[in-house]
Amino acid sequence: MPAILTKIREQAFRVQPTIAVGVGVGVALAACAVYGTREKKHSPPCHNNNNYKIAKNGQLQPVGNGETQTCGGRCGAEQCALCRGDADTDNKQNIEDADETQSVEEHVPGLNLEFLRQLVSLARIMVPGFRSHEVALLAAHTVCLFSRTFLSIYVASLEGSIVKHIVQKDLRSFSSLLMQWFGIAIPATFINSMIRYLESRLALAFRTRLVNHAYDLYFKNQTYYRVANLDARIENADHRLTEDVSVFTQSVAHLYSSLTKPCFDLLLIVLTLASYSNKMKGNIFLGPGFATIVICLTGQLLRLLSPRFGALAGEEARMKANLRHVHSRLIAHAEEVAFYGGHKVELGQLQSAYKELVTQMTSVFNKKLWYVMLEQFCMKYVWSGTGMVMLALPILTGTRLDSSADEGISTRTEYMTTSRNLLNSAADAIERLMSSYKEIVTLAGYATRVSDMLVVFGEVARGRCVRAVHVAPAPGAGFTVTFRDKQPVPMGKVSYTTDLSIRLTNVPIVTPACDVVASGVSLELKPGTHLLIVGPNGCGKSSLFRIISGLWPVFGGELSVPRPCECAHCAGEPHAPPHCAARPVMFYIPQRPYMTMGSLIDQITYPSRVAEDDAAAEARAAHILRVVRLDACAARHGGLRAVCDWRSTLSGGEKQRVACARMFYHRPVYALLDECTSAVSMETEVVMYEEAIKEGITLLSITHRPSVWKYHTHVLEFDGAGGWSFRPLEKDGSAITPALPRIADVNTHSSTENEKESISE
Ligand SMILES: Nc1ncnc2c1ncn2[C@@H]1O[C@H](COP(=O)(O)OP(=O)(O)OP(=O)(O)O)[C@@H](O)[C@H]1O
Repeated sequence: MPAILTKIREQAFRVQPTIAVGVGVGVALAACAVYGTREKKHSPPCHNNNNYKIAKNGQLQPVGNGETQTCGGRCGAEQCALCRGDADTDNKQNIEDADETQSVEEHVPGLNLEFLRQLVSLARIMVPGFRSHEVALLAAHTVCLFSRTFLSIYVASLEGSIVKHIVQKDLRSFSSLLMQWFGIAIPATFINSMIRYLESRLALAFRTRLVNHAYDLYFKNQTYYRVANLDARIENADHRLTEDVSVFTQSVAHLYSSLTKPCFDLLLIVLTLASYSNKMKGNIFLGPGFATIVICLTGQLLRLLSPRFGALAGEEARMKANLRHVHSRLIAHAEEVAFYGGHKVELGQLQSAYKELVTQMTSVFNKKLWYVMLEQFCMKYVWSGTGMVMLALPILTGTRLDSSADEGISTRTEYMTTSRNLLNSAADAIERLMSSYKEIVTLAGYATRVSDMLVVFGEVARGRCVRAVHVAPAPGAGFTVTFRDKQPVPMGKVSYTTDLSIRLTNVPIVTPACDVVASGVSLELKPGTHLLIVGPNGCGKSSLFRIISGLWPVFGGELSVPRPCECAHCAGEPHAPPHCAARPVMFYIPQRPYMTMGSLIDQITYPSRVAEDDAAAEARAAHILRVVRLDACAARHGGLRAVCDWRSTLSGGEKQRVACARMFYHRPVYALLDECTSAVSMETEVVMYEEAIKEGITLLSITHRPSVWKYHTHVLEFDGAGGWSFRPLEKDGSAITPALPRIADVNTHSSTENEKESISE
């Protein structure tokens, strides 16, 4: 019996290395088996119409956010089954389209070729070249990971030697080795800490690269505006730019270490143990074969039963973004909600967004509960059992015997301890590699969100927007939008004038949904042509400004605008008097003016900033504040350099005056006034119009107040049914044709109002 035990001990010692070799080979094979076959069914990404599908009834339905946009049977489009009255009949083309979009819908983020493509393109942004800062961080990180592996092997062999000298009762060697063991702890702990530090630095460096790249695209050609208003593919771009990019970069940096370290560990441990095995003349085929089979089988099982973590992560990120969006809406419109007493509706929306997120997270936790259990069972118990079987196999089949008893026992104990430690490390590395699969598919969800965002930003910056549109012309629209791949193609021409004039020749006013609100608008404006724009609500007055300013595309005809200044200062930024002698050509002032962060002078000089010690700019701003009668208000709030939340501090009328002050500060050639004085008292409004004309600013005004009509020389009148007329106004502001009410009649009414106002003031 003792002889058998000795034999078992000897063979056990001999077999340890072969287990490691087997496990190493097995992992490689299992990884191929698991990762190579995952998510083969995959549709190529489609960036065309991928957020909308044409339902069988011919209506466009957005995919994903649960909202349904329909024309309500009013668009009159020929392709629209609802408007044709055959909503229930099967339209072959529409069914095909629906199927096509569904295949796009089936695309699930996961470990597949699409993910690799996305990862490569994102990696090119995150690591722009070999000489970059990120490569240096990666190299340092790799060195640390590599050193950690060497240290692990060294510590394992040191522990083996310590045990050997304990068995030999050699106190001196034991003490010396113990000192070495403590000595090695210092670099080991430093390297561990360094690994975490470099991982965080790497994540931050990657994030900075991605964020800078995304910001470049986001601010190119007004993409921030177009993505929110003209394109429907990205909802909550803010969340993608902040949260998703951050999570993605952290995952990439973490995955680098959680893949690299186990690979180094396995490689070095397998090589070390193989050298032991060679020394011990062990059988290196039996164990590897068995381990390979077991690991392949468990890997396949895990693959088959793994939930789609990538899709789940993407969905969860979308819901988080939605919840944040509802919160920011409430903050932005808190006053309106409070006045309406709309807290119940808002609370309901918040609760439903939160509930949706909780349901999704609970479902992920539930799926993880069973998967982690299975994973642990396979990795901890099945593999340990495999190890035990492999221990037994060579012992039962081996023949090698040692000659010296004492030396043999202590040496074998040393080998046993070393091998056991190394085996533990190898098993840990394998477990981490297998668990990384989960991390990779989760990463795929975030990679898709970040990559899609950059693709959409790029396309939108190049002028390609995708959203639900009315594909066929409405009857009597007078202009037909050209479509390609079911998306509208702007066929209009944009050119530059040299004499500061603005010319529209047959330019239709087409909304982003492809509704033609007015067709063939033709007019010519020169400095000094003050244009009044009137018409019913929704007839396209503001849209005309959007087209002239280049926010909306020109679908037909020709738009000629003054060439923007290309001087060095103005190349990247708007004109501002402190930088450039030239005046800005166009300056838009909306009804609800935008208040930027900063001091009162920052509000007036926006979009320029003046230096802290710019006394001339301060004097100019103070003068303008007196013109718009805001000097008392400024004094009340602490003067020009006072910083506060101006959006909530100033009243509606005061904000409009600040916006007018902005116009006076910049002195543009043309001021696009979109009901920008609707909340300003009539008396002050008149003063501001007079001052603007005195300053040589040409006014293009949308206003419903007849009191300021007299400051205009021409009128553009929309009839709300697609028609328009452009004609001169008489000196007193009355229209030449009777289409507009006679100014004299209106004046009678408004002058009474004026009197009332001045008395009350
Ligand atoms: N981002 C958008 N997407 C789709 N349709 C839009 C968008 N912006 C405006 N529209 C539509 O374009 C049409 C014209 O809008 P516009 O803002 O030019 O009206 P308006 O004449 O200025 O009206 P109001 O006097 O009420 O300000 C409206 O029917 C509006 O619904």
